[in-house]
Amino acid sequence: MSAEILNGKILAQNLRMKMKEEINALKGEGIVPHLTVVLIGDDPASKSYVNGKKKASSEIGMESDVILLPESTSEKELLDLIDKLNHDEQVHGILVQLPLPEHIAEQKVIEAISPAKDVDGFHPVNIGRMMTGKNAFLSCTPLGIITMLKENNIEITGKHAVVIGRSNIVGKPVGQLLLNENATVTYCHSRTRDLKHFTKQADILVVAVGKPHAIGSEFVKEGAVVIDVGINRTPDGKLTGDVDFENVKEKASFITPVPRGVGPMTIAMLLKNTIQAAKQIKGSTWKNT
Ligand SMILES: NC(=O)C1=CN([C@@H]2O[C@H](COP(=O)(O)OP(=O)(O)OC[C@H]3O[C@@H](n4cnc5c(N)ncnc54)[C@H](OP(=O)(O)O)[C@@H]3O)[C@@H](O)[C@H]2O)C=CC1
Ligand SMILES: Nc1nc(=O)c2c([nH]1)NC[C@@H]1CN(c3ccc(C(=O)N[C@@H](CCC(=O)O)C(=O)O)cc3)C=[N+]21
Repeated sequence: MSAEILNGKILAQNLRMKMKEEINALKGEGIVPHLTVVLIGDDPASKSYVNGKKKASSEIGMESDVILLPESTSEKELLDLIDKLNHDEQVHGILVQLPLPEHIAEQKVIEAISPAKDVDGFHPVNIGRMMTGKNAFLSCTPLGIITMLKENNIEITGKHAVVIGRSNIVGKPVGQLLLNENATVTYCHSRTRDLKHFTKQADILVVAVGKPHAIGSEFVKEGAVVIDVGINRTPDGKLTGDVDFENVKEKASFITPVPRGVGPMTIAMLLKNTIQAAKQIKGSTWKNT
């Protein structure tokens, strides 16, 4: 039996329609959610993601701007810009596109962004709040994955979720959100011995490795839900995931494609977080609930 394909592009589109209405209501109160994206250097892939973010925000009536800076920008210049954006009342959400050039310390930059404007959910304050189950900006890719599971009525409670990858951006927070949803979570990574032993037990398998077609059907249990986070560009310029989609779809119960899977959900969650930031700024507090 072939798996049901979880189309993130269509779901993201539906969610954006709802957000558009929410933004209209906020406009009635004189608030226009505003996202500022900072992009350093001219990596074509980063440029394409940033354009996607800009297009999606303008479609729903959100203000967005992209600040493009040259590769030679110093760490101090970037930190000064973030300080300015932190104090700019018109700006509700700040996203600094990663990766950054090597001469800039990524963690320092992440920690410079006000937690109240950190719509990526990368600031340690938001990560700590996520871990303790409090109100926080949740990182967009993990939140997009949970939203996809819930919207498709896929049960998480009590399921064994196996996450391959432990990056701060994807692997770790996705495992934490699955745990918050009452899954039993196992993390695997490049030092895991006998990867297959773990992945074969997964009811929900999240793959965030960054290697094209690393996970074939021999890693997957019959009937598993397979979420492919990987975005890899093939030599002919196409996008492909970390999962061998054609073979795995014959074994899984649900599977996300690449493209049109997790990627568009990431952007939808960024918009959602920016609307949340705009609403919270209305009360002008970082809510401690
Ligand atoms: N769809 C979306 O919206 C997004 C997609 N991505 C994509 O997701 C993928 C992962 O991104 P990211 O987490 O940032 O990548 P990283 O390179 O930071 O992390 C990769 C992880 O995979 C582990 N790993 C690497 N090789 C193996 C292996 N052979 N077996 C088991 N584990 C392995 C690494 O282990 P170790 O820690 O031991 O090195 C590491 O934890 C990329 O393709 C990226 O482009 C990223 C962000 C958003
Ligand atoms: N500060 C920061 N925050 C991020 O969230 C962030 C980042 N830096 N750096 C890079 C990664 C990657 N990422 C993607 C988002 C959307 C798609 C996406 O929409 N993909 C489409 C295809 C887009 C295309 O065709 O190029 C899809 O999968 O269908 C992909 C990748 C966010 N990231």
